[in-house]
Amino acid sequence: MTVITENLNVESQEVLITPAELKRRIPLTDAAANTINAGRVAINNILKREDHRIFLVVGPCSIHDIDAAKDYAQRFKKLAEEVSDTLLLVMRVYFEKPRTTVGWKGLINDPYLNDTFKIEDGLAIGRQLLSDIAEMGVPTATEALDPISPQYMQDLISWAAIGARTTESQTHREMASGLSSAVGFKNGTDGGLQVAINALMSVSKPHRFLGIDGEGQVAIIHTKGNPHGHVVLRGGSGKPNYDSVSVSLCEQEMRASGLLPNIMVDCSHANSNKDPALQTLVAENVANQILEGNQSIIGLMIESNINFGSQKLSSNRAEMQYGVSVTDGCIGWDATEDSIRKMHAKLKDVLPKRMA
Ligand SMILES: O=C[C@H](O)[C@H](O)COP(=O)(O)O
Ligand SMILES: C=C(OP(=O)(O)O)C(=O)O
Repeated sequence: MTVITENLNVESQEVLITPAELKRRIPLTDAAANTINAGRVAINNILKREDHRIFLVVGPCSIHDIDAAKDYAQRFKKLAEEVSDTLLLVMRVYFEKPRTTVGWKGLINDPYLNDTFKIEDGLAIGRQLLSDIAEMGVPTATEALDPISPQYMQDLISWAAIGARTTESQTHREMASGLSSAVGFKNGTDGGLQVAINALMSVSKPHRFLGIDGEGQVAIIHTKGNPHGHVVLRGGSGKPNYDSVSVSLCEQEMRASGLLPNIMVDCSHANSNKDPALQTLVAENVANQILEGNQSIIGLMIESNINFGSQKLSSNRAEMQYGVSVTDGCIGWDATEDSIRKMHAKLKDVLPKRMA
């Protein structure tokens, strides 16, 4: 008898809805497409220094409650309009969480927060939310973690991140080379910058790799290369890298590799020692660097929710606090507004001159 040599650790497989079918069920509306495109064009222009503003990717560490996400988006829209002459606000709508070991992997993987892993529902719930937020006029940002999921929703994304745990991954660099939005590569979890610089050199080039097409058919994907890559400094190994010396070293290393120094600072993660309250201090420091003449910082990231902190995840929604993160701790809405308004006041006269 032939010894079985495959799928020994696979329990079962399910066929999933195709990207094309999900898009038929939840189509891209004209209003949503206009929002997403306007967000992409503005971000690309900021990266090319053709728009004097900086862009801020702000929002929950992860989305777990659709009503709270829409509530957040409503508040966000008003603030975005208020500061739009100086700051382009893009809402963090993160559905996929990379875990250090194990844990809830986000709304797509387990939308009902109860280990039922209804991934097909997760994709539909996620796509519908992105569509609803875009229809409100708010551009969205997400982490591109699973190499297949962009086929289901990248048409509704204005900016993508490749996370600290996957920046060095060839699979993610290949995928990012075909994304239609700008993409930020985080430095490694150990603080290493070279992995992000190498990623930028890879992502701008064409690649050939295995993927799926809109009909779910396995395909060889031929990409053109993504010209809108940049670095995201998030600190690492317990040390921050948002300070002016770290930013200047990053600029030097990017230039030495022939790259235009385009740097986003992530105010969270190791830059705030995972203490959400410290994020506003990081944001203030970064705004001061721009005030003092920095030319390379093109954006910031802030993890923000309706209410401060984090909570344990529960499958019983009644036990959970409204608008509080179930992954990393976030600042609350009041602190978010306050921090962004202060940044706006500080930078509104300075950023137009940065272009001159
Ligand atoms: O931003 C989110 C988290 O930092 C990331 O997903 C890792 O989380 P974990 O260390 O709790 O697994
Ligand atoms: C996981 C995240 O960040 P990092 O990859 O920097 O840990 C995140 O921004 O949600």
